[in-house]
Amino acid sequence: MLEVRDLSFAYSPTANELFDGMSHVFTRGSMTAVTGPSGRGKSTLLYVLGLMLQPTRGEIYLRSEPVGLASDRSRSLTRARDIGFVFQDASLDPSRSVLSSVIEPALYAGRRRGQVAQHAVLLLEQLGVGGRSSHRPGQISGGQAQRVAVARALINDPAVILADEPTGNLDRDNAETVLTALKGATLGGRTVVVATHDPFVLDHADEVLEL
Ligand SMILES: Nc1ncnc2c1ncn2[C@@H]1O[C@H](COP(=O)(O)OP(=O)(O)OP(=O)(O)O)[C@@H](O)[C@H]1O
Repeated sequence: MLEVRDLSFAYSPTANELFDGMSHVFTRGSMTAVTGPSGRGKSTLLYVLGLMLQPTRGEIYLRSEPVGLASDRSRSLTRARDIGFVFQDASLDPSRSVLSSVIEPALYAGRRRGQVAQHAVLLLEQLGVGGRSSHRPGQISGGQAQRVAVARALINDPAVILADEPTGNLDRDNAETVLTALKGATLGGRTVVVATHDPFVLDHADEVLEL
């Protein structure tokens, strides 16, 4: 489903090379936790898998198609259609309602609000934050915001979800809810990749990739 072959990345010609020619298959329908010491490149790997950074060497394959070295436009399209992101601090726009935040990535993917609003409401309900649709991010808890971020990542029904320390700022109960939501996202064959130091997430991952 999602695969890297001979992958290396450096931020500049003089910077250290990360990943050292790594090859790995991120299995369909499973959650892989990427872990390892600080600075080893966990976040960077998510940016590379998310087609925001291009490999210095090697390639990324999505459904067996090479995607990592494609043009900016092609990578943007792949990203909008096939990849959902969840960041550590939810990164919700403070000026938008929760519902509007969830709908926004669908608009980038070329769909209209009316086509996706019902799906967005359903996702928020499934994640236990249906009652928060009209709230702003400042009016909900960190755990609720992170569940909204998961709903936002799922709105385009992406093949891949990439999450960077999604439980980093959460207490155990909220971490559990977010983890359950991410594991639920693997049902139906999605590939979920989580960069994390959290032993709780590592314990519950289907696979662990140590950098
Ligand atoms: N935008 C950037 N420009 C240049 N170097 C960067 C940039 N972002 C990260 N780096 C460097 O790349 C290396 C990998 O960083 P990255 O944040 O991916 O590591 P990490 O394993 O996620 O670390 P942490 O566990 O501390 O979050 C580090 O040496 C970091 O300093």
